[in-house]
Amino acid sequence: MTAKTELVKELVAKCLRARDLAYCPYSHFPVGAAILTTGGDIITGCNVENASFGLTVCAERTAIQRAVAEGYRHFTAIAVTCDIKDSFVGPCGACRQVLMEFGEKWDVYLTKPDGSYKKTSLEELLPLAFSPGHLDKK
Ligand SMILES: O=c1ccn([C@H]2C[C@H](O)[C@@H](CO)O2)c(=O)[nH]1
Ligand SMILES: [Zn+2]
Repeated sequence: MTAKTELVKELVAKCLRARDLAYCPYSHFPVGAAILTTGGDIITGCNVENASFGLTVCAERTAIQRAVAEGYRHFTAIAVTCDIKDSFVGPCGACRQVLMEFGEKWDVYLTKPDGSYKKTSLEELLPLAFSPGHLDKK
């Protein structure tokens, strides 16, 4: 179910704040994410880079790992943001797949630094996806 506007605004505000906590000394490209659980809780994440560059974890995956570790498995929406002002930027392919693990019905709010956002969905961002259900179908 689509979240109410007030809750979306809170989600967006929290992803912007999460971006400010990004650890990105190599790329200088901060990213923030905030996940809304079906129960109305919000879990945030930022990108966490590493001197061994390939070990970097994106903001979206930081958020989902935190959420699962806190006991949440059912989600309705994620807001993501970076510092790009002139276009709405989506999660990378790896993050799309990781979100898909927890359902295809996510609303995804692509958020600009000024807090304006565009609503899309995981289905739209990852069409013809491989998902956990396929493992039962062989
Ligand atoms: O979906 C994405 C794509 C990139 N990044 C981060 C990883 C890296 O720290 C920086 C530049 O790629 O942005 C994310 O957090 N999420
Ligand atoms: Zn990513």
